[in-house]
Amino acid sequence: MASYLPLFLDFSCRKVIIFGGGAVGERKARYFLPAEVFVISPSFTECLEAMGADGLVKLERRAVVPGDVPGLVEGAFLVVAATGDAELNESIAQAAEAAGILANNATGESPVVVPSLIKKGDVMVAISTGGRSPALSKYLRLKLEPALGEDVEKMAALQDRVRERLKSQLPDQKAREKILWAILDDPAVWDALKEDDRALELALRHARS
Ligand SMILES: C[C@@]1(CC(=O)O)c2cc3[nH]c(cc4nc(cc5[nH]c(cc(n2)[C@H]1CCC(=O)O)[C@@](C)(CC(=O)O)[C@@H]5CCC(=O)O)C(CC(=O)O)=C4CCC(=O)O)c(CCC(=O)O)c3CC(=O)O
Ligand SMILES: NC(=O)C1=CN([C@@H]2O[C@H](COP(=O)(O)OP(=O)(O)OC[C@H]3O[C@@H](n4cnc5c(N)ncnc54)[C@H](O)[C@@H]3O)[C@@H](O)[C@H]2O)C=CC1
Repeated sequence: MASYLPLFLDFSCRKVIIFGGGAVGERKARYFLPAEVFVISPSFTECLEAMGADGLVKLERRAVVPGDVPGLVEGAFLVVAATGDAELNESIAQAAEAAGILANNATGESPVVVPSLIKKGDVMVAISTGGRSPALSKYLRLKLEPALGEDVEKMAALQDRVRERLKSQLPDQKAREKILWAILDDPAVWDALKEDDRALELALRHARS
């Protein structure tokens, strides 16, 4: 029985290899775009072809057999098995794991699960059902997405600015924490977020009081 836990990993400069260029391979390719993404498949969706032409992903046109996999996954941080063949996906995931590489299997029990993602700038909410109902993950994303507006992104930027200032001015971590929470709890700061300077001015009043 798997015991999944979420983590946020830096994918810039990582290599992600996706097997299968169908609708699922395309969705996973978009998800991992900050990485260097390779898609290996005998055919690709129109969108993947366009992403390949734009240089966003690298496409390799070939039908893979299990024996090819160890040679193809060398240097990858993560492998995604998203072909239409569940047995092939299982052997791709197993070969990747045997090589110490993280593996996502789109058609079976998967060591790595891709969540539904709500992303507002640097603020992210990842949703998973531990593989039990991907449709519920998507449903919850669609329900929760409108509740997270642009203001969370602006609040993250404001907190970042104030935190950096406080770190150089106030050595007591507990005192800094109290101020950052006072800012979060102040509706006037949230209201002022559309005007960056005014929100910062109101936030800094908490640092002075
Ligand atoms: C285990 C996991 C492994 C992984 O792929 O990482 C997995 C596995 C499988 N999904 C299948 C089907 C569907 N997947 C979706 C949608 C998403 N699937 C995603 C993730 C995951 N899917 C991981 C678990 C996530 C979790 O823990 O909740 C999302 C969240 C992320 C993404 O893929 O980007 C993305 C929503 C993105 C968004 O927010 O939009 C829909 C809904 C729809 O399309 O409307 C359906 C149709 C409904 C259905 O069939 O359930 C099948 C085929 C089952 C079959 O053949 O019957 C398998 C294989 C199996 O279960 O054996
Ligand atoms: N995990 C998830 O989020 C979801 C998974 N699925 C499952 O994922 C699988 C793929 O779904 P789709 O992309 O919609 O299917 P699809 O049939 O559109 O795409 C499959 C892709 O795999 C490629 N392929 C076939 N043989 C290959 C080989 N030997 N080597 C490399 N690539 C090969 C095909 O050329 C095609 O591009 C299906 O089995 C489906 O049930 C479906 C929905 C969501």
